[in-house]
Amino acid sequence: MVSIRDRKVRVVAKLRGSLAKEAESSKDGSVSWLSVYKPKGEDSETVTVTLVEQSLSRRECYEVDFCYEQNQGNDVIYSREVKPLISRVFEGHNATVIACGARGSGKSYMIQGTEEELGIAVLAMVEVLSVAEEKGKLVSMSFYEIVQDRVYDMLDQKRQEVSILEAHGKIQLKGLSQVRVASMAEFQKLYCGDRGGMRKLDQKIAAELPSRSHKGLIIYVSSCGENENDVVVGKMNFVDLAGYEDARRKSRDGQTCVENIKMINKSIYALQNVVYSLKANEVHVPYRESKLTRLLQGSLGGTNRILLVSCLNPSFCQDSLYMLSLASRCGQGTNRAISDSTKKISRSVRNMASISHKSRLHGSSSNISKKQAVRSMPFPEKKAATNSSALKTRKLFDKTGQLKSDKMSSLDNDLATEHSTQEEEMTSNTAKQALPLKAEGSSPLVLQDPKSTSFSEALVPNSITNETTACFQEISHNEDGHEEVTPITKVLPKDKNGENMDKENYNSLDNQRVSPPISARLQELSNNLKSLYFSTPTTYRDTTMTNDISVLDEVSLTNDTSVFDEISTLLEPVTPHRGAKTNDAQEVASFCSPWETFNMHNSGVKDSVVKEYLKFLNTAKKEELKKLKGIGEKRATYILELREDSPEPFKNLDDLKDIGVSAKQVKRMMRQEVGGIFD
Ligand SMILES: Nc1ncnc2c1ncn2[C@@H]1O[C@H](COP(=O)(O)OP(=O)(O)OP(=O)(O)O)[C@@H](O)[C@H]1O
Repeated sequence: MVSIRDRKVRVVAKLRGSLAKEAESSKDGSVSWLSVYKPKGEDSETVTVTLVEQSLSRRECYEVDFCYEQNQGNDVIYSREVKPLISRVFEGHNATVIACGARGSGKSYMIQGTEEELGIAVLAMVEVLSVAEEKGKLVSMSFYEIVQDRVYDMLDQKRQEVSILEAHGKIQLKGLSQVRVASMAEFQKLYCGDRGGMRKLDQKIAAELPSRSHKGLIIYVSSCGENENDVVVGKMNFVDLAGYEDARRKSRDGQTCVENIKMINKSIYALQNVVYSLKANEVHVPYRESKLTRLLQGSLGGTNRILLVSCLNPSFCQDSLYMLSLASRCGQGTNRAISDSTKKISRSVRNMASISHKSRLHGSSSNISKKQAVRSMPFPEKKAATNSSALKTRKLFDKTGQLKSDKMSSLDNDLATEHSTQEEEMTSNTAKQALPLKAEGSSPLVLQDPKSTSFSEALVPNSITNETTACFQEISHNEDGHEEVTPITKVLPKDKNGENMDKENYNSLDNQRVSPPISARLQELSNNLKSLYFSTPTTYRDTTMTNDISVLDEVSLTNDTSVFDEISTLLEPVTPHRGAKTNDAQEVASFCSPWETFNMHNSGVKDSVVKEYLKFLNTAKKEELKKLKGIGEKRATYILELREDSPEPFKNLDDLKDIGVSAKQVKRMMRQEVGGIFD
């Protein structure tokens, strides 16, 4: 089993210390809206953060690898979480520490710190410099800012924009300064301020650009290579994400800069999605969805490590909670957010889809004894080039997810899956959250895929009905970039062994959209064949099934094939198959597809009708001929005269011209006659 320290993605939470005014408003300055459950104290491998805001009539729980409380300073987070990563950097692996959270949740305080309390990046640099000296390595740094998805070099006087290039599979940051650092004083000067003449420039740029941005520090450990060029051994990234804010709420509040908020949120989701994908070992990791993920690409996958710290405000903050839910969800590559509502409300299917999908876990403490696992994930927002609905389907359940869901579905099903109105609002407000569906009594779904509009689906075994439900979700993005999900649920038919017959057809919605499932098409063909077969007079049926179909060739040799085509169309709107020349229908069937075989049979039936009609003209008595529509006394007499000259004057429909019947009349006659036969 992989030790938690060896996990490639680790997700922890950090409760920010209270500010003076916050301490005043609460009795003891402690956090009252969240409680943290650590089953094994400081050695817990998983802790549960529970929302305990009574007034909200709801309780939500989220699992993370650990939660640092208010009284635990940056030094504690550093020594437990960051320091172990540093030794790996010297061994050639990269590490990335990401601070996410709502505005004012203490991200910068944790990463950068203050004069009073050093941030984890600063503490890391102390260690890196020390080890580098020991090992004879070189240390350098880059410092960048991302504003409106553009990267700027913070160590450059002019704040040059950085281009992200990819060459030979490696990301190159063109225009990003990499400055050698030999001491903490140098580092502090570059990273923590007092950048001399730059201050004025900073103010000018700050006035021009939206104030909120992501900030990133890269610490490089290098060895001196040939020609004294530095060869990077490993690097450590510290990313201080801009605070998350609900763009819709801001726009309701009439605030400006909503576009900037959306852009920031978009890149937060993109990063969360990358972390999720890496954790879930997905083949495709959506690095290309933001500049930030592109920039970090070389430090995230493979043997590299990610530490995601979800910072939490001490006073109730919906945005903080949402960020925690996303962090929790991407922490295991499956969703681990747990929710427990105390208020039962009914809701529409659509609302069911828009809230977190829940199933029950066994709780280990009294106030969280009823937990419901939410297994959904955030998805990157990826606007299509046009607003057209570029629909895309992805299979959502990997093997692990399926197994897990099976297991979960065996847990109690009677737990209500209701949510408070506020929760609903929260989740509906949650941009970029992939929203799971719940089939009653089934385990939850994991969704995917990120497009302006997309479809997601999952197969959900239902422990009660023993059926498998195919759940599709139409995910579209509203103008705020929030996903809206429309659920479509289908119960898949089962064969006698209890296997879902059409499962494979539901695995890709493309099957649904491009063409019907194969089984449906075969069924349709089969029905057509049956109805054609049984509505055909026995003589024709026998002829078709047992005799040769050489008449096809005969007919195709006629001059006016359009006549035949039209007659055929009257019988059945299927193109006659004329390629095969065989007398053995079974043989044909053996090397033709069912569709081709059906076509041949179908054409054969039609040809037989024509053949029988001509045979009738060649053999019937005068009175019988006159029973045919379009043949009166004169024509019947003429037909008999022709038969005296030739034993078989009518070999094909064209020969009907000999009795003064035009092509048009032939068509009409056949319509009348054939119609009569099939009536
Ligand atoms: N552990 C702490 N103890 C005391 N005060 C703190 C702590 N963490 C943060 N603060 C204070 O909280 C305020 C917000 O912190 P900070 O600026 O780090 O938040 P942020 O999440 O980076 O905000 P933004 O999203 O706006 O960038 C600051 O005044 C900071 O000094």
